[in-house]
Amino acid sequence: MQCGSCKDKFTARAFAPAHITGFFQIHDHKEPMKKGSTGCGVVLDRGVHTTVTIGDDIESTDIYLNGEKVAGDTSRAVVSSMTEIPVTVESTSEIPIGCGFGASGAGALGTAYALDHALSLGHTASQLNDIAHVAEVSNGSGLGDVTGQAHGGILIRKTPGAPSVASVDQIPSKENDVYCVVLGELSTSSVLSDQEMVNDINNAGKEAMKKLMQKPSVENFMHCSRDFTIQSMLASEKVMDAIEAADTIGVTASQAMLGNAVFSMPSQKDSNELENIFSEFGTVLRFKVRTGTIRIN
Ligand SMILES: Nc1ncnc2c1ncn2[C@@H]1O[C@H](COP(=O)(O)OP(=O)(O)O)[C@@H](O)[C@H]1O
Ligand SMILES: CC(C)(COP(=O)(O)O)[C@@H](O)C(=O)O
Repeated sequence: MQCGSCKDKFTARAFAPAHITGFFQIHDHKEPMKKGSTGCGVVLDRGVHTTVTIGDDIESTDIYLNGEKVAGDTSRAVVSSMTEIPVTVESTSEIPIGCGFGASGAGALGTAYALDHALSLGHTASQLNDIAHVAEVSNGSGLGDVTGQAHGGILIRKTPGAPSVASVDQIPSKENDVYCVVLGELSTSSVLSDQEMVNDINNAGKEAMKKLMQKPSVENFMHCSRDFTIQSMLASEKVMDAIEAADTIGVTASQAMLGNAVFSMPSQKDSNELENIFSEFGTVLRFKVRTGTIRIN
């Protein structure tokens, strides 16, 4: 599509949704296509909008996030794996950054789809999903988000790897409400590079997956995620306080991995009460489960 105000510029836009992981197990591999995580997470109806611009006056690749220039290593890796042409990548996020909502994966997917469209590169959706996954795992900014985001819904990642490689399934669900409260940031790469944390995550993640597959329902997904949060010892005191506050009204809440945030999928009758409880800890964000794949705008 051609830029309205300037003849020699091309822009394209894409949207990719947020993904909250409930629990996961890390699977390292020297080949990024096979590296990733198994586990289960929920894809949300809001995410990251990305615009890619190409033009004669663009001399270097720059990445902007919410109007500010950032290193944007994951999105940058997407660009360099697709073209040598300098581009401007502008992402606007509807979700918190660095809080376990998979913003880096969403930015990578949006960059891949928009760039493919702007340059008419002719990749398939599956190829673009894989490009985003490779950029994400190579930068340590995530493992399974892109696979979740590429498929949508409440996604079970049964085997690790890029979207075209991983064996996946879904927990059948309506467009349930997802309530979240953000308590602070947690750097994904710092957790993933800590071997002790990795061991705890993997033990807890294996157990959670076994329990989920015995009863793959939304309720059990929340229970398995909560057990994982406790066993993996990733939760801050504030996260545990919010989870325990939800318990007092009989609602299961859990940590959004890997972030300092809490999420829950309450039944309609409990949602107002949960919203009140969460609001004591911070601003409550309300989403819906999103089914469906990435879209070009
Ligand atoms: N859409 C995006 N575009 C560019 N950089 C991003 C984007 N999303 C996240 N980042 C960068 O990634 C880092 C946070 O990554 P991470 O801890 O994996 O967060 P998240 O849980 O949101 O994926 C920050 O340095 C942030 O600037
Ligand atoms: C949990 C995480 C390793 C990181 O998620 P985020 O912080 O949202 O990038 C995710 O990619 C996963 O594999 O499930």
